[in-house]
Amino acid sequence: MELLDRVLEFYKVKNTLVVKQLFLKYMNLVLEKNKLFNLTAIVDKEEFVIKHFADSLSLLRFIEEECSNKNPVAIDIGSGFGVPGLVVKIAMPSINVWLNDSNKKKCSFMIEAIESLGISGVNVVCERAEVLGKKEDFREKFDFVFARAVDKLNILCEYALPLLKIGGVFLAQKGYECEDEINLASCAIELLGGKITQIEKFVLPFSDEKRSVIVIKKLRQTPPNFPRNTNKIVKRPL
Ligand SMILES: C[S@@+](CC[C@H](N)C(=O)[O-])C[C@H]1O[C@@H](n2cnc3c(N)ncnc32)[C@H](O)[C@@H]1O
Repeated sequence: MELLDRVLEFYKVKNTLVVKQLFLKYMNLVLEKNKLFNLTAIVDKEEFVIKHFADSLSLLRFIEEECSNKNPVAIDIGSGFGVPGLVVKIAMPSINVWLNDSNKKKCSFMIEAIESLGISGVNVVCERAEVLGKKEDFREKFDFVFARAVDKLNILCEYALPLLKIGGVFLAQKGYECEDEINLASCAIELLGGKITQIEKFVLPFSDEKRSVIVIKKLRQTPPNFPRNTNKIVKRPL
């Protein structure tokens, strides 16, 4: 598939022959499972390459820029069928990734896909992210948190920031117009120990799809009373 070759070249992905085969296999697994239960509205393969693969790969340069660790550990909150976490993992084997979703069927699919692709250094955890944020094994353990299409930024920050180590980075993938969300989230970010260090707006390659990545660095420990329980987070966002 020529478009996929161009996307891999655009993002300077190494070992393209292997990565391309894994991406194609993964896309076919998603589209096959999608006939049984809804994983994605995008069923056209070229659209899939742009909106799922290229969109996920747009995180690579932020990971490279922000990473001080040779084998960083990341968690993808609300990963769904594995986007962006599994796509990043395939393209960047040195990263260890936890794929997190609260939906059991989606988690089962991700486990199936990982087994079928035969990749290691990737785990699935089926739980709400705010529950993980209170568990010792997950709290302040990650170099990166990713999230795409999960919730508004003020709510997302309460899920994401407790999971980050100090110095870790939250990469929130958003649409192009994200200023209102950012303004609404500024108190939450400060309270949870974070700081916005970059707001990058760009167009996905070979398309006119506009996106933003909001880079939030964790500077201080998150106070122990966060994350609150789900009801409070959703009904009374910070
Ligand atoms: C719209 S889907 C996005 C999936 C994927 N990130 C993507 O971009 O295609 C949102 C996903 O987030 C999950 N989710 C929502 N809130 C969550 C939470 N607090 N913890 C874990 N998963 C959550 C849902 O189960 C759903 O699978």
